[in-house]
Amino acid sequence: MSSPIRVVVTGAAGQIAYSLLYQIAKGDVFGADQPIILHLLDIPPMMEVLGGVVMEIIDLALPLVTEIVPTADPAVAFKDVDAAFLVGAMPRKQGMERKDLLSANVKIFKVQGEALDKYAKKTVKVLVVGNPANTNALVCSRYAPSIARENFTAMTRLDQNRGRAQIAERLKVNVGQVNNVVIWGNHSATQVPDANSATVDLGSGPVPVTEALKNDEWLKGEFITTVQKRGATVIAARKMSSAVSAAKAAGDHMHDIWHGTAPGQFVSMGVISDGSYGAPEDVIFSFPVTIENKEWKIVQVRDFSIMYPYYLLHHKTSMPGRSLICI
Ligand SMILES: NC(=O)c1ccc[n+]([C@@H]2O[C@H](COP(=O)([O-])OP(=O)(O)OC[C@H]3O[C@@H](n4cnc5c(N)ncnc54)[C@H](O)[C@@H]3O)[C@@H](O)[C@H]2O)c1
Repeated sequence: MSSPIRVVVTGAAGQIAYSLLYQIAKGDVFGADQPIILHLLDIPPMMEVLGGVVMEIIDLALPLVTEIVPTADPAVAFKDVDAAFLVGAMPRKQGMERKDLLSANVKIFKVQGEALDKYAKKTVKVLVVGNPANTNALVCSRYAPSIARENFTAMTRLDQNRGRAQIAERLKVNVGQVNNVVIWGNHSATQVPDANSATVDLGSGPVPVTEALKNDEWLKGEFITTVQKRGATVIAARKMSSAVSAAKAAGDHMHDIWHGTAPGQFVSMGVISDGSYGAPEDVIFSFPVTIENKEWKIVQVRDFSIMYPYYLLHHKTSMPGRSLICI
């Protein structure tokens, strides 16, 4: 067995963490042989609830968990961590304006960025789940200048998983047969789900989904809006936001950072933009990436001009990059 790594989950008393912690603890994310010291951060009023979560992790009786560190202190939470799941964030409350939501979250992610900068390993991989995820990741990275910007990523994997599942259902195949769905831009209603590069393996290797499905109208219409609105549809039914699927996506995202992407496959995540595909530079923007040795690389799937009809259709603007960075 290797020596334990330290993994912090913020918002540890919340509903996404409740599912995510089990996946991490049983080895789904970092590997079945990788012992973990779990750092759990939440705010002081949630410490009693967090105590209950700790009891449950103990009761899981999972040998990979060698120690649990529950805390409300970022200095303790981020000390020497190898990986960070930043799930906790200020939710948008009724009547709250966008700027109020932003300023509340800037405060949280400033504190956490500074704590990462001061206490975490310089190699730490940071996944931001808490919304607005792209903006929060950027803020966090700005306040952690001693850690490479490339180590901060934002989650659009839930949207990618939703897209794969929609296509698999439509084609009546297993979701494992569908790959390379791209989410451009942001995790919000302004995202652009894109099946142009998606493949399906019908038994003799991957073929384009566009050819297998032969239904461009659906791929350019209902497919996109279904994925864009899926979060709101789940809330309307469940009266709570997506949790187990968000946790699974966070696990998938960090798993791929840790272990790399499979040959011929790419995944979507918010990463610091180098201006590829006409996206604005230096913002966190969701691109298709491949990952090797814990480093991501933006995939150049095709000429950006192919995306124009989508941007024009869904954002009603000829300035695609600008419209995609709004939260
Ligand atoms: N990127 C995505 O695809 C995606 C998908 C679903 C949800 N989300 C977002 O994930 C976040 C968490 O969702 P949830 O359903 O678990 O929410 P939740 O309200 O159940 O839990 C959030 C937890 O964060 C804690 N918290 C708040 N401020 C904190 C701080 N400064 N430090 C540490 N902990 C803090 C809260 O006390 C709470 O326990 C939300 O922002 C949600 O919008 C993102």
